[in-house]
Amino acid sequence: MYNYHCLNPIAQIGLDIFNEAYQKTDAVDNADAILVRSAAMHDMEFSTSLKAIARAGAGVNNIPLDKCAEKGIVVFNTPGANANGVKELVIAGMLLASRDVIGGIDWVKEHEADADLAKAAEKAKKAFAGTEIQGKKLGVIGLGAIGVLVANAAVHLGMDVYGYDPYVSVDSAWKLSRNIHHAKTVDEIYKECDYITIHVPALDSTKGMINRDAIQLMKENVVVLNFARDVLVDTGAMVEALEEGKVRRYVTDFPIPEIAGVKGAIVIPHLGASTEESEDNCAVMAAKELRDYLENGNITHSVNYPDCNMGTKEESGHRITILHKNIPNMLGQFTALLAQENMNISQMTNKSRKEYAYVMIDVEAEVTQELEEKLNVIEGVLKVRVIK
Ligand SMILES: NC(=O)C1=CN([C@@H]2O[C@H](COP(=O)(O)OP(=O)(O)OC[C@H]3O[C@@H](n4cnc5c(N)ncnc54)[C@H](O)[C@@H]3O)[C@@H](O)[C@H]2O)C=CC1
Ligand SMILES: O=C(O)CCC(=O)C(=O)O
Repeated sequence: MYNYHCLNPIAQIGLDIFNEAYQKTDAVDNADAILVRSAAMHDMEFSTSLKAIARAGAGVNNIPLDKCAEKGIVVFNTPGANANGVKELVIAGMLLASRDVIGGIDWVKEHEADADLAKAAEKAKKAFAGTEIQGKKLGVIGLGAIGVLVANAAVHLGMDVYGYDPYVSVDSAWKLSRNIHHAKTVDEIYKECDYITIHVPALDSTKGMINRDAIQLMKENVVVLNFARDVLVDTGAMVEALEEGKVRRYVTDFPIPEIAGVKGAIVIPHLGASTEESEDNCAVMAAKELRDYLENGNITHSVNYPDCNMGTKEESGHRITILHKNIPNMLGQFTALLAQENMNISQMTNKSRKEYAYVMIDVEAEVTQELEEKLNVIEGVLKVRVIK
């Protein structure tokens, strides 16, 4: 029986993936697996029973990835599963920044009791007029799952789209419309574009990317959209730029006190992925990843260990999985121990990713507790599991 704990509400369709071999627990310390959305996990202590964490979403900056790796906890995310939800809200954000729909709706609410509302509206509406996005230049920073969808959708809306991503994956590059200009530097995006939207992960290298210097390079009246993470933008610099009128609108999905209420800021309560479809997609993908890892040891879409797949575990025989440091002679030590026990290896695979590695070994005989313990105490071994 496996126990799983949800740190945030997770769509039921995903939880339904867990069969009778699973039970939901309120006690996080008993959990074999945790499902999480945006809950902050950096200060959490992890029990030895915890084997995996699945982030039902893309961004994993709420999870201490290295600490988990050191404890032999595999962290997964669900790449692309909520990308369409975010794309649609980014398009809405561009439109809200261009047309004062919010101001207009507020005006109607304030005047709802006016018997001559329609006539009054015709007079008042010039205050809420805007511009169109067709023909304007959009810069997309980060051409991953979300950036590609935003860029392609904007082309269909008649925008002139520039994309910047020095690490773009082959998959993303294939999906990108051929009408998108390839910006070779991020400064090109800052200098050229009327709308700039950022879709990169929050990393040490990207934090504060949109700072005073970046804003300085931007066109007057630029619109900046941030549906990625608050820390990517220097909020102080953005507030100043809004106050000076350099930035016309800052649309952000991250409500922090420093920006909420600032004139020109459109602040959304982190709704990018809050659609039925995105929540379902993420929950289903996360639950499938967890099941495959717990039952077969397969790793798909991990963000701290290598992906590794040896198919479904045979009914007969045992599968040994070992999370370990990526250092020399680990495999030699594992196979030597199995040889000492006279065990035949029917299948084996090993993958590494930076400082960490993973080995899966199928054996035909019963793996004793004693052998498991001997494997566990090898220097550099982080977690051993025997799947029976
Ligand atoms: N508002 C919301 O509800 C949501 C926000 N997000 C945020 O959006 C981010 C992006 O999501 P996805 O597109 O799904 O991720 P992704 O991993 O598919 O794409 C990220 C892209 O950023 C690129 N990149 C990395 N560093 C860069 C740099 N310095 N300059 C330019 N490009 C760079 C990568 O090469 C990659 O192509 C997530 O990390 C998350 O923080 C994601 C989903 C929902
Ligand atoms: O789960 C959510 O609503 C947040 C989604 C998100 O920010 C992400 O997937 O990175």
